[in-house]
Amino acid sequence: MSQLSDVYRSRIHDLMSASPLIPVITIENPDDAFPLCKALVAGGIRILEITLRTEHGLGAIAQLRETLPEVWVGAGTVTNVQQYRAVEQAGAQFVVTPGVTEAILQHGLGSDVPLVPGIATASELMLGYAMGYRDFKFFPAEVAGGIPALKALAGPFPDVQFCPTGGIRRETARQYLDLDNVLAVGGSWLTPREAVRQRDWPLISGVARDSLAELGR
Ligand SMILES: O=C(O)C(=O)C[C@H](O)[C@H](O)COP(=O)(O)O
Repeated sequence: MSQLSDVYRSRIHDLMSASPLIPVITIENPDDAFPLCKALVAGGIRILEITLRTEHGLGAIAQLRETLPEVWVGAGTVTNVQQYRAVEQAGAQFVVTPGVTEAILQHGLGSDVPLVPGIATASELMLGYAMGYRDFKFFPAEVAGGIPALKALAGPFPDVQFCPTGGIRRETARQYLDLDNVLAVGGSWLTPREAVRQRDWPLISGVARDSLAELGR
């Protein structure tokens, strides 16, 4: 079985260390992509995860790479190799998946675009670990056991770091980030749906700024 190189592994680690908060962004209206993400960046966010949950995700990734070159732009909700290839083409700088398949993990080994695989169990983690992955998304964080689960995983896997996502709120982000094996947390609370609908970009910047300030960042 091929293995993830040390260089590749350190790139994933750098990326997950770039910002303690990773907004999980779903673009309902393509005109929103730039102003919404610019508002997040104005609030201090340095990494953007654009999901493929809508048909606008791919186009938004390409657009944001051009217009916001100062931040990391990646793809979320990648569930198969075909989508992985499509986001590579669109210019994504990282890929996040909600779960793992052997095919996706294998593709990540050979791709220039680093993969943060999603796991919810020790068995899924071990599949990625055997290939050299050491940084994972923990999804769906709250219902998969939350903070106690992450503490338990630190026992058998002391060299693994996580980005928990799914059910994390502004009020609970800090408790997750206080764990030694958590580098960053992801969530959609940074892009409140109603504020996006109303195109209230100052409010979005404010939520990002306040959320980071509460973490002392
Ligand atoms: O779409 C994906 O790729 C996912 O894996 C799911 C998202 O990361 C979570 O749905 C975000 O969680 P919330 O902050 O609870 O909304």
